Amino acid sequence: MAKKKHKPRATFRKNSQTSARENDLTRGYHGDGESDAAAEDAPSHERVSGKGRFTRKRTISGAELVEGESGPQLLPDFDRELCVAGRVLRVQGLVSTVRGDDGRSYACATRQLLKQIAIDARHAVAAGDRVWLRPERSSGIRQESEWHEGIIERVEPRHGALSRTSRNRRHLIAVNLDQLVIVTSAAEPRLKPHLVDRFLITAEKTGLKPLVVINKVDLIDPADLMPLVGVYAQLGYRALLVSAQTGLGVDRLRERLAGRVSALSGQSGVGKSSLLNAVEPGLGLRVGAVSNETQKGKHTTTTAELLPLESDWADGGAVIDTPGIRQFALWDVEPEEVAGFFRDLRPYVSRCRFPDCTHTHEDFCAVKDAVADGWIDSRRYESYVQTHAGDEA
Ligand SMILES: Nc1nc2c(ncn2[C@@H]2O[C@H](COP(=O)(O)OP(=O)(O)OP(=O)(O)O)[C@@H](O)[C@H]2O)c(=O)[nH]1
Ligand SMILES: [Zn+2]
Repeated sequence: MAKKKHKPRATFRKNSQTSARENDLTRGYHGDGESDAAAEDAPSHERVSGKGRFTRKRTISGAELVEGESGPQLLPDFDRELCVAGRVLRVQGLVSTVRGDDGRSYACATRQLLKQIAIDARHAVAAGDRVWLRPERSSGIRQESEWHEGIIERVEPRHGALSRTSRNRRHLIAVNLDQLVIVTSAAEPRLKPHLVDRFLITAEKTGLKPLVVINKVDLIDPADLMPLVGVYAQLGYRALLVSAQTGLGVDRLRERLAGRVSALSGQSGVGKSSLLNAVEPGLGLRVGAVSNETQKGKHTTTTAELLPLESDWADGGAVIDTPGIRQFALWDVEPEEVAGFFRDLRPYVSRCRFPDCTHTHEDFCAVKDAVADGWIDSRRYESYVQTHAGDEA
């Protein structure tokens, strides 16, 4: 992660024959190298190579520069009158499924310009995107069905992206997420706090607000969980004890899902589908299909799918429940980064004698002292040591 990022810049010129307005638009790419490839997609007559490896000038007509959460973003002009706003539920190949704010479902292609100006053309559109689409006249059989067709004309600035690295490439799973729901079970399968800690690191790293949900509390005495829940509460992490079976805590879970887009993570069999069915019976997700095969490989091909929660209580909330996120773990966290993602260790790391202290075997380690003095929970510290060593939870 300490990899040095290039900050290539590209200059875009807004060019409209009907308007005298001419804006020079400058954008800083995130510079993951792929941006360069995206820039190559621009028509060559519009591209002027500047000095330096990453400096490029090109002209794109019909785009405006908008200040997004992740810096300035170039958004194409579009005719709002002709378009419908909507939310992308999933992307499969070149087709995005969009739920329009008009209540219709659209199968959409993506306007070429959007791919040209995307930092990474493969991810010009992702599950969770807020888009504007231009409905097309439906053809043939589809005319009779609920399905409509359209072209995505514009993608609004994003926040809360969840991505995964595989073979050194970043795969965007979903965007505009507000919350990472970490589901675990009190028993069957047994509670694995280290796994929860690992998902908490993911939340810290991605900036998604975590919610720890401990399901199947009908199988144990909830009082047994209080010490664990207390440690999380002290760290500012909200934890809910629930049972999909008895309905305990389901109302409180609804409250946390309302008005938010939540990604669900957690190992197989903890009851994610059961919980979603309990909060929203209409979803009708398959339950109990715990696979006996190894989970490996199962999550390599995932199409993230956003499931809108349609009930009144949900207030526009949605959940995303895919194997890719369920198993989502620390694939791209370096050992030296780990301590910074443990809220309880973070205040001590700068006080260690050695600046490169790993807080495992060194003397004069402020983290180990804090554990010995009871300021840091020893179970959390064990989690740190395991994660730092790269062990599976
Ligand atoms: N006792 C008890 N059993 C539960 C509860 N919630 C779910 N289960 C059972 O746990 C098993 C797994 O439930 P699922 O909802 O399929 O679990 P999942 O997390 O979606 O599993 P995957 O789809 O494999 O990731 C099923 O047999 C459920 O009936 C609960 O609150 N209490
Ligand atoms: Zn240390």
